[in-house]
Amino acid sequence: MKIALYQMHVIPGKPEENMKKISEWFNSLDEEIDLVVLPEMWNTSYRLSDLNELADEDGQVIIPFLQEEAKRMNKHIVGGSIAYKTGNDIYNRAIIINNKGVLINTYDKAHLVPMLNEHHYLTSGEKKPRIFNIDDIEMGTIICYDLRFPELARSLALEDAKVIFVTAQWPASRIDHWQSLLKARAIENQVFIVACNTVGTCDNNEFGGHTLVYAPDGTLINSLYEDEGTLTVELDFETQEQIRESIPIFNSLRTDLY
Ligand SMILES: O=C(O)CCC(=O)C(=O)O
Repeated sequence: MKIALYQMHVIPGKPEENMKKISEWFNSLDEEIDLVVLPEMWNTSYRLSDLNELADEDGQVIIPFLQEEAKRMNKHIVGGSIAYKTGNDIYNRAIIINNKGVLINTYDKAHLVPMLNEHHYLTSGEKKPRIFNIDDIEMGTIICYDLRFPELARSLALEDAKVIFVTAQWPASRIDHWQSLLKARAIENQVFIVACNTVGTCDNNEFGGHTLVYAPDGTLINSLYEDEGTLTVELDFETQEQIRESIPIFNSLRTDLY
């Protein structure tokens, strides 16, 4: 499975410009790419106090946009997340669309970030992420700060996820946490961690890039640095089976103790 991740410089507060950027990025991709990954809150960036006006109401604009793009490009889209308004609530919602243009999964970010006062502007998700299946592979996604809570990634691994996507607008000041936590989540769950961050700034926030992919044994398959760009990788699921056979952690789990 060939994957391209967009380490995007999201334009704060400009959903239409960001949609245009994404279409242009899709156009730049090789035909052989099967699946594309976008970052967190790519429609609005962190213009939290303006989300009431900026968030996509019931996904009415962005979901059809991504559905059309998925069909046009014949690619699956792990659509990062968007600011999604429904009634009086605004969620940070992950959107997954397959290459036929079908919306196959959503997940609302469960852990809101206290350092950004996210709970003043967003409603937290109340359900854990669900597994989705693309090309016969079980996958799951979490969003940014969720990464600090290993239970969430573990719950996906226990439901047989082979790939966990982490989409983010992770700050440059804590990029060492980003790399270390992603690597730990890969090793402890023996999954591919496919992690897409942004670059650039939004008001006082500077985002740190380092979009990367870890193999299920924690080997870094590929990484970007601090510039906007595309990371492409190919996932080898046979190697994952070998890693799981050589260190069979799931057979050693002590669910009677924890
Ligand atoms: O956990 C962190 O250090 C950053 C989290 C974050 O910025 C986010 O979830 O948007």
